[in-house]
Amino acid sequence: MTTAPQPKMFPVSWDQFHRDARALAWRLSGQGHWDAIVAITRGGLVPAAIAARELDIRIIETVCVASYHDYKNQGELAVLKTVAPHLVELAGGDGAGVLIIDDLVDTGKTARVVREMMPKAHFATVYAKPQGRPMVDTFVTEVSQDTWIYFPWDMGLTFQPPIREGGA
Ligand SMILES: O=P(O)(O)OC[C@H]1O[C@H](OP(=O)(O)OP(=O)(O)O)[C@H](O)[C@@H]1O
Ligand code: HPA
Ligand SMILES: [Mg+2]
Repeated sequence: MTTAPQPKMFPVSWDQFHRDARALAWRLSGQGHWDAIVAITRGGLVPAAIAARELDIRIIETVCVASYHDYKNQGELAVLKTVAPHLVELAGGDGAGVLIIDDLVDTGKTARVVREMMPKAHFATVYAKPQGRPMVDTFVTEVSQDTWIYFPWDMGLTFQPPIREGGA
């Protein structure tokens, strides 16, 4: 499946991502206590590390999902690794006491699949688009559906041509 055209760009620096992920941890800190984090790879690994540090959570598990196989185009969603049985037992089989973290929710497809694995878990993302927003319990910043978020790990510094030479 090819997503709708996304003319708006939302580039996020490492600094801003750190601030936003910390803001997510602040919001979460007022909402309860969690025994473990499940990070949705790969994008959820970075905010999960920041939240784990802020909330003093030391049990970190992954669920490995791929859905955007090439840049901006969503393909078949593939669950490459589920949650370890040990963690499922720890969470009473339904995700109670577990915090699921991802970088963003877009269509909500990834979130839906992971939520089904742990229905009682708390689902948190740093960014949310309107279509996926109902799938998330806590997030920090909402962007419009036609915005593409550029994460710092996907970008690098490049030369900008001077404005008079046609640069923007
Ligand atoms: O709400 P959705 O439409 O399902 O999209 C959101 C998901 O898409 C991205 O992951 P992606 O599959 O690109 O893998 P990655 O985290 O390894 O980059 C992002 O990190 C979310 O996990
Ligand atoms: O806006 C986005 N940015 C980066 N990865 C994504 N995966 C789904 N939507 C996005
Ligand atoms: Mg992802």
